[in-house]
Amino acid sequence: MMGSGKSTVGASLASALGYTFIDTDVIVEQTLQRSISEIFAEEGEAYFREVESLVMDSLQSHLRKVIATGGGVVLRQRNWGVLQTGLVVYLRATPELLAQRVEDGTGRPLLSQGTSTSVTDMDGVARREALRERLERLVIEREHLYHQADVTVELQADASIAQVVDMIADALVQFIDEHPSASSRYRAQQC
Ligand SMILES: Nc1ncnc2c1ncn2[C@@H]1O[C@H](COP(=O)(O)OP(=O)(O)O)[C@@H](O)[C@H]1O
Ligand SMILES: O=C(O)C1=C[C@@H](OP(=O)(O)O)[C@@H](O)[C@H](O)C1
Repeated sequence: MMGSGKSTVGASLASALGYTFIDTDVIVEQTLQRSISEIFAEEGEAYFREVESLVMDSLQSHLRKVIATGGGVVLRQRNWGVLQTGLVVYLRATPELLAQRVEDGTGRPLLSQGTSTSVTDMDGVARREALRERLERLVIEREHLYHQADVTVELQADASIAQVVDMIADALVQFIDEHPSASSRYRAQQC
């Protein structure tokens, strides 16, 4: 979900593993030479989702990589075909924590657009509450999809980036231990 730390924690995890880090939002932006906000405003969400899926498809041949996706990648079942060629981690956070992390919602069009009052025009407390409500709605809509992940890491507000990286590593080791058949996916990433 937006603001859970996929990009930040993902880059740190990749660095710890010596893997390549890939952020699908960055690839979409580079491919279209526009920001995510511009793509949503000028082409609409459906177009963004189509390009996001094409970017996901293009990742299948990469090895030894940590991929941070956009939070909405879970919406299309076809994207799961790519996600499940690796091990999928869901960083689960409360809407309160997510609202704190996305700051004023800038750069995340599903939070900053689409209602009569722009969140960027609200004062601090009203803005935080509006963002929390939007994030809560999205979490409720998507929670069943995020739970298709192999592991869920519960984020506490005071867990540092390094601690979250450690929690992900521990959760994946435990998952592989309990699901030996998944180790082929793990080994594929080692090649
Ligand atoms: N464990 C953490 N502790 C403190 N700040 C964090 C942590 N994880 C992420 N952040 C901060 O939260 C914000 C959102 O993180 P980001 O990686 O952009 O999330 P996402 O890619 O999931 O949308 C960034 O400002 C990032 O520095
Ligand atoms: O949850 C979503 O639908 C989206 C999340 C964003 O990525 P982050 O989760 O990295 O913010 C970005 O792909 C786009 O704004 C849509």
